[in-house]
Amino acid sequence: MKLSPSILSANFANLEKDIKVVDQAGAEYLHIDIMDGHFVPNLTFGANVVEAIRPLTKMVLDCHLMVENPETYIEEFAKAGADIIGVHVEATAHIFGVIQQIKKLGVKAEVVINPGTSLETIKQVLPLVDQVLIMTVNPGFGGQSFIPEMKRKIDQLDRIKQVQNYDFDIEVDGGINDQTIKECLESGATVAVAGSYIYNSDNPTEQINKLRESTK
Ligand SMILES: O=C(CO)[C@@H](O)[C@H](O)COP(=O)(O)O
Ligand SMILES: [Fe+2]
Repeated sequence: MKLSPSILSANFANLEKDIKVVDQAGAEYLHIDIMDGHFVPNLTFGANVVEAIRPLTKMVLDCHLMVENPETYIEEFAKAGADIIGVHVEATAHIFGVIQQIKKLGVKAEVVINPGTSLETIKQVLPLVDQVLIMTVNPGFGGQSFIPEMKRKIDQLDRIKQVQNYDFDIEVDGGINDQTIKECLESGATVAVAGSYIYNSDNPTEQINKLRESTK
């Protein structure tokens, strides 16, 4: 299981320090939440922050775009150094085209799906994507509780992946802790995002170690 600490819960006044601590603890990805105040009722930051983070680490920059009309922003995130760009199926009328656009720029393409959206909506892009992100909370904020019904959705996606022989990663995001990560792993998740569990602690390294222990 790869870990993707979410800097949404980091201390923005000490971002460099908070990035280095999870890097040294061995996290494979760094999860960066981009929110536009329209698709979700919260605002974060844009590609300039990704550009500033890029020289600080070799971790995979896992950019989760919670923005309307993501096609407008893909190029600037690619130029800023994003390794993975995730777009919500609910945020565009042209999900197939946006995934093609990301891949054309040489960046890994991810489709993201909200808790209330059916897997049927992403079926057409599954042969194309490098990663599928199943939201396990409603997007917009850190610190929410894992929605238990999402376990079945991960099971169903993993089944489709096995039957069709697809090779995308399955990422989960929202309410991940040392218990919920186990359930997600059992269902077939291969990457786990965790924000508040890691950063709302005096010892992020210990939290990462606990997540590792749970998924051994
Ligand atoms: O995309 C989001 C929230 O919309 C996340 O990536 C959060 O940052 C997860 O936070 P926790 O639930 O782990 O606190
Ligand atoms: Fe996220």
